[in-house]
Amino acid sequence: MITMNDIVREGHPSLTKKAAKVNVPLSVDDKQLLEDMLQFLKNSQDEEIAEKYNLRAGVGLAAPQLGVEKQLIALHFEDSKGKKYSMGLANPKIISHSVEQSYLQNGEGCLSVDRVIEGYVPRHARITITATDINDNPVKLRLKDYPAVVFQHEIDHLNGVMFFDRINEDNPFAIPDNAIEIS
Ligand SMILES: O=CN(O)CCNC(=O)c1cccc(Cl)c1Cl
Ligand code: NI
Repeated sequence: MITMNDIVREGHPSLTKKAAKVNVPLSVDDKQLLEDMLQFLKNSQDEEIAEKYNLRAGVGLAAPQLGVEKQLIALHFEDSKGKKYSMGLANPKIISHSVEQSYLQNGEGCLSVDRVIEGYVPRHARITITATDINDNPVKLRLKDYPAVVFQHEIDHLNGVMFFDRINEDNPFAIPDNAIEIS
């Protein structure tokens, strides 16, 4: 099982490199890694398991956070309306996005960052992504609000971008023009 020991931290080169696209159909190993990443997220959100294995909670995970420079991400969370997102994806790509931006009122955190970094992380408010799922099916998702934020946080990891790279250095709580606050 994946535990915190498997997650690389700030300073590890995998976190600031562009990850490689993976072959489709997915190899047995890539499928297994997506399964293991998804299971980690579920475990991290289970009070007993998280306490037993000292897991920090996460709603998403990207393979570079495990030192694996491949375009693989896993997501496990519900949106504000109770819609569940629980999936492993290969080669996710943002094919279009809104001009409008959004940000989480409470900011963001990262399992590869062992410190609290305050500030708003401006992101595209709405995105359309394509990817391949764990069963080799093509996926096209139109996302907004919290789901759009989480997917962008993960896709950033595949491009070597950390959430704090997007925080305004002069004023971390500067609000981009016509940005939507997500609480
Ligand atoms: O890359 C994934 N992680 O680092 C897992 C830990 N962070 C979170 O679960 C998290 C927390 C707040 C906002 C966002 Cl957008 C995310 Cl993603
Ligand atoms: Ni992260």
